[in-house]
Amino acid sequence: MWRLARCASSNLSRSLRRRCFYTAAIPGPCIVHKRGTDILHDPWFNKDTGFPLTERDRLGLRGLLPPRVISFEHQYDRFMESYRSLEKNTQGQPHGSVSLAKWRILNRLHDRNETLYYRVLIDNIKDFAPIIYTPTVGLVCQNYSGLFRRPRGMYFSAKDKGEMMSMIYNWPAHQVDMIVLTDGSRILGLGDLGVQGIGIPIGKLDIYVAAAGINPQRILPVMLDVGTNNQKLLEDPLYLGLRQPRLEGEEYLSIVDEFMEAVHTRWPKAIVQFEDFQMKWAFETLQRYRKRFCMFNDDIQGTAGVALAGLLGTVRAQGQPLSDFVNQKIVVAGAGSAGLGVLNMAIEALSRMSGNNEMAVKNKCYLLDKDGLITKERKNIDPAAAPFAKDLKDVEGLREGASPIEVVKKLKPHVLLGLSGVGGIFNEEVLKAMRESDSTKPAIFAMSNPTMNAECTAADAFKYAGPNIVFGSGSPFEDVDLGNGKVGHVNQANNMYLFPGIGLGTLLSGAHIITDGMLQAAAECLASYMTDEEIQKGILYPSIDSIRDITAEVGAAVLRAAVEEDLAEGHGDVGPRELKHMSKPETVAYVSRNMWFPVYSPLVHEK
Ligand SMILES: NC(=O)C1=CN([C@@H]2O[C@H](COP(=O)(O)OP(=O)(O)OC[C@H]3O[C@@H](n4cnc5c(N)ncnc54)[C@H](O)[C@@H]3O)[C@@H](O)[C@H]2O)C=CC1
Ligand SMILES: CC(=O)C(=O)O
Ligand SMILES: [Mg+2]
Repeated sequence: MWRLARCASSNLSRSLRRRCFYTAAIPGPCIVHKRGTDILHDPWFNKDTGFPLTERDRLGLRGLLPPRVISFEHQYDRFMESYRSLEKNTQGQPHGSVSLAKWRILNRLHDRNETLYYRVLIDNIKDFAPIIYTPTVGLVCQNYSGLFRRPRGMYFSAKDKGEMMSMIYNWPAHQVDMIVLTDGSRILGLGDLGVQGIGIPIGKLDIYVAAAGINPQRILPVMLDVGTNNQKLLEDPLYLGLRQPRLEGEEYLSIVDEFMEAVHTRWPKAIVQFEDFQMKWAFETLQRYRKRFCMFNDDIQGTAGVALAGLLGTVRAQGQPLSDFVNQKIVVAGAGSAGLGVLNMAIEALSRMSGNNEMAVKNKCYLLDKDGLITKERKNIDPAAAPFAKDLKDVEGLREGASPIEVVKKLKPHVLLGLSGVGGIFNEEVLKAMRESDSTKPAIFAMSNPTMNAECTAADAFKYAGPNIVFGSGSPFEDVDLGNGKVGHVNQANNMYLFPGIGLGTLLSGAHIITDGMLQAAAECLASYMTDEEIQKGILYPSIDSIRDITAEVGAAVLRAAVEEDLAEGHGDVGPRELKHMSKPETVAYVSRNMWFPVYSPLVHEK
């Protein structure tokens, strides 16, 4: 049964815990096996002008840097100053080129000095997330071959068949905790971007470091390049990936199998997050690997939890008890990995609430794809979508393939949720029709990314559907001024609220698989995080500024679920017995304590 108990620690302690992040993680010395310029060129260890003189002596750096030692805080201020002057100097220029310029300045720092990079990222996550993550990361992927300067992460291609087991040992880190893997076949709503999709694992792992405090020396972004079906890229002389059509069938799976075996052999405890795979492979690989490896699919499972938390928040915003969720009519536009993941999880939750009456619940959920409403009349229906196909007699007045406007006008849904990847399909007419919703506070979630692919903008949603709506979007929008001092709140309904906690909680639990129970615990935790007061204002998720706080809570919920399922084998010095005996608040504190925080560690050279 769904609970809505507050998470282990109350709002009151949020700022207190945040302060702890800044003081708890005083680092011990860090062993390096290199000296001199090799250190200056290694972003894991480089401190630029911040190397103290004694360290310069010890590491053979004397004379390789200007003499003055600049403190970390001063370096931070200098970077932020140059970032702010970039902002000022590019005012009025086209948005895309300004965003790319901001990405470049951040990326240069990332390439040079990771400690400083992650510190500015953590402290300014609200400003920088839209640059290193959606929406700018989409633009970066589209232009990746031209932007490419230095490699980041690993690239396994169809040409590497038979070699992956040895290739994996080319990665310089002894330990890897978190891998984000893509084959580039469905990058955000931008389609097949081939090898250029590597920007997504890089951006997701930046969020892992910022939100979950995964040590950046233990992350690995991976591109599996099995070709591309994007003709434009195949013809682009700058394209850096394999110039061949995508592998299909067994040939494709054998590449993914080989990669998974190689990773598991070198780092048996590493967690692999599958990201932005086209639907057929997203579902197939999830089923294929989830019982054998520690992995999950973020688009199917992470998104589902965030959407479900949003849907439950919507019920609360209406002033209804959670049990009223079963009465909500939910229309989902987009029958891909994300849309189906959301419906499957919502139905599971709903049917638990209504005494496992799955059929009754399914009747309240409606699914549309590019050909409109999916009914049993549909020819060649995708097997994954088939369970949601409507019997025409149950949707009187609607036809097979009915358009969004027909569906909304007829059904007057409580929730209209977009995961179609198509910008603007919730147009003025559709949004105006939502004014007639059966709900007092209809919910509109335009969850597709990046911004131009969102089903509608925040401003249009409030303008046409009215001020009473609850609004969520996958990419950020500004809150909307509704006049008379009223604000239309924008919620960033993005899986970034869950995947970092799923990864961190699993890692610290030492579980060797990620179960539905662990994912459900993550969603429940997010759903219960906000106070009634916040929810009444239409605020369904915490501010991105406090993403470490929510990630600590989600991580703890995942860890405790693993303990309850007897899957927790422990991590480092903390064994399963200790995990079992931790109270809820102790688990949250344990998770917080294990978050890496960027400060310069004293470097000690060892041959
Ligand atoms: N906010 C978030 O956290 C997340 C957002 N997404 C976004 O969701 C979108 C879809 O992702 P996937 O499901 O993985 O893609 P997908 O390619 O598997 O599915 C897209 C679905 O949309 C349908 N569609 C296309 N045009 C449509 C239209 N005009 N009306 C209704 N449906 C239409 C397609 O038929 C297909 O069923 C992407 O833009 C992605 O960025 C995905 C995961 C997380
Ligand atoms: C957010 C995300 O995972 C996506 O748009 O695919
Ligand atoms: Mg994704």
